[in-house]
Amino acid sequence: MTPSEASQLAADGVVVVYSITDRESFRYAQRVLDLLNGVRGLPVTLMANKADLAHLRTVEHCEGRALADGAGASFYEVSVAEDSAGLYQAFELLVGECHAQLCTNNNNNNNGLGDKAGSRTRKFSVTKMLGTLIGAAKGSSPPPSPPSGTAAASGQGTVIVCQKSDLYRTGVLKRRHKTSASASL
Ligand SMILES: Nc1nc2c(ncn2[C@@H]2O[C@H](COP(=O)(O)OP(=O)(O)OP(=O)(O)O)[C@@H](O)[C@H]2O)c(=O)[nH]1
Repeated sequence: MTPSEASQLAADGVVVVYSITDRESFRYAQRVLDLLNGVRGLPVTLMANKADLAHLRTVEHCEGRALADGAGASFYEVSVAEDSAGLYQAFELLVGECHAQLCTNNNNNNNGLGDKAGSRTRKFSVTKMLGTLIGAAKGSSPPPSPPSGTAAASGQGTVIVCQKSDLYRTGVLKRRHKTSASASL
């Protein structure tokens, strides 16, 4: 993996695998984790494979653990050949981390850009008298009650929760040429 590949990585999570019998694969894993360190919020799991070949071991368990800790990654020593439980545990944990990260990203988007893109609910305060006038302009009947949960009335006036576009459509707000908006209340 090159630095530019790491920066353009479109992944929800990454599993880096080395063999405990192959020190070169461990060095490669070190380089990859270094590169992934720059990718913020990416769940990473370091997996040391071939745990069943302990007699051929060239990379100690503590070395793998230290590497993972330093990189903020989860660490598992597993044996694909022996179908070890750690293998399933590692993937389950990683999927959970990916899911949590996606939720965090979605929340951040909704609190930022999402607000600009979506239709925003705005509150416009209208005095009782003006509310009556708006009703009179449409006919002689009083203004219709807004749908339940969208308005709160009090003796001081009426607060109507509505979309700004509805106010333009009904003529309560008027657009001026080359200016943002003006209220006709
Ligand atoms: N004993 C043992 N052998 C394994 C294990 N995982 C993979 N192998 C063996 O290692 C060899 C390479 O496995 P591959 O699945 O081809 O993995 P690779 O990443 O292409 O590995 P390399 O060819 O060594 O670079 C195969 O003979 C596998 O059977 C394991 O956990 N234990």
